[in-house]
Amino acid sequence: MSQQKVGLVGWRGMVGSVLMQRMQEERDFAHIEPTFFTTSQKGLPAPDFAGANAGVLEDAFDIQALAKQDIIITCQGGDYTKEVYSSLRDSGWNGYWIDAASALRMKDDAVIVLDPVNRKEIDAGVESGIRTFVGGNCTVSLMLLALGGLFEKDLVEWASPMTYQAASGSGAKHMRELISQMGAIHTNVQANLDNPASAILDIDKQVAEFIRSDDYPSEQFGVPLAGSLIPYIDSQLPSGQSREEWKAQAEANKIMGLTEQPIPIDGICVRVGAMRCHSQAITIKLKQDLPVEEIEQILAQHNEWVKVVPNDRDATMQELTPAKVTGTLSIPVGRIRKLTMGPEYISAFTVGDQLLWGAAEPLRRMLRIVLGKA
Ligand SMILES: NC(=O)C1=CN([C@@H]2O[C@H](COP(=O)(O)OP(=O)(O)OC[C@H]3O[C@@H](n4cnc5c(N)ncnc54)[C@H](OP(=O)(O)O)[C@@H]3O)[C@@H](O)[C@H]2O)C=CC1
Ligand SMILES: N[C@@H](CC(=O)OP(=O)(O)O)C(=O)O
Repeated sequence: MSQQKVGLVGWRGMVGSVLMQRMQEERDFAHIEPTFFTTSQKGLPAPDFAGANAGVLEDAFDIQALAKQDIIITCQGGDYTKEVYSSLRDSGWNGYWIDAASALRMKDDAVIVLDPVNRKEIDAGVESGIRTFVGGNCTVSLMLLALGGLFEKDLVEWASPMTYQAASGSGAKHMRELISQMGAIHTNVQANLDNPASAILDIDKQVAEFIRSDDYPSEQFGVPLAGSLIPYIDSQLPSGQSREEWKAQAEANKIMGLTEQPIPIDGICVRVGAMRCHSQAITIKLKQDLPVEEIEQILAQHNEWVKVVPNDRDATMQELTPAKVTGTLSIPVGRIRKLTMGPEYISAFTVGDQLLWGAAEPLRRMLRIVLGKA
């Protein structure tokens, strides 16, 4: 049988590069005939990820070239999806569209993919003729992988995630700016810092004045991140929520197939100076009073990536941080304890790489499902 033709769009961006890395590690290219598309470099040589000459880059806006593909995976972003998707479908193309962007997520004829949580919904979608599969918001996917056991057993009355989101969620330029901000602070205060006799309050004052000054690099974020934080992510909605906060309940319930009686999931999303791991402190009201050991067991058994970290100071400091998790598929969840509000109220803290499980990994796994290889 001939291999399926797969068009790759957005492969050299940040999310796309992580996807290409994972596809090489998992030998996904052995099962497909790839064509690489570009919005800006048409005709340049295509990369040799597949281990063979893949020809030249094709125009990502050429509907006829796209329509030759059985499957298209795009990490190019929502603007690209909005520009191309409808024209491609209107042309009669009925292939699989697998997308990292949020543009199509809430459409009735699209499934949000996170197969360790909703493989049944994905399979039912494929079976019923759905051809559009979209990766979820990073924070939502990471929360569901961490707490999947409790949701699966219908134990959650409501959840309130307070997030600590990495710079990578804003894009590559923002990651670079975070490092520039850190370096600029150090450079500005170095002479005082190197002098053991200098007073810490003088150093602090100098830093505060610098991060508020025009010399501090903040072109991308618009305000300081290093030495500060930003308690607003994405656009403003009339509900008072940020769009990132709105996604928690809307997307999580769609992923779990709970559209009739959604579980309330709402909190505040905050950008912090981490590189590419999102963390979340989650308050959960359970439907019943369960012992912590049983809760830990339920969480640990849900999927092969979640890892329960005991609520112990050393274990938490070693295992439950962006520094530990970055670049891995591991989803540690810890700080699980009863809160003083009552026996059904528990806390949890979780960390996950927002470019891996938060973006690229669900897409390559969806490709495998479509190929019948998962
Ligand atoms: N960042 C994130 O955390 C997440 C992002 N997403 C979605 O993925 C989309 C893409 O995000 P992201 O990967 O961060 O975007 P990038 O800005 O890193 O890449 C997007 C595109 O920019 C073009 N580009 C121009 N100059 C360069 C360069 N020097 N290096 C690499 N690419 C370049 C490439 O297109 P071309 O080759 O055609 O020129 C590339 O595909 C987002 O818009 C969002 O919809 C989804 C989940 C998480
Ligand atoms: N908004 C996320 C990243 C992202 O791209 O989300 P979405 O895929 O839902 O647009 C963040 O800033 O951390």
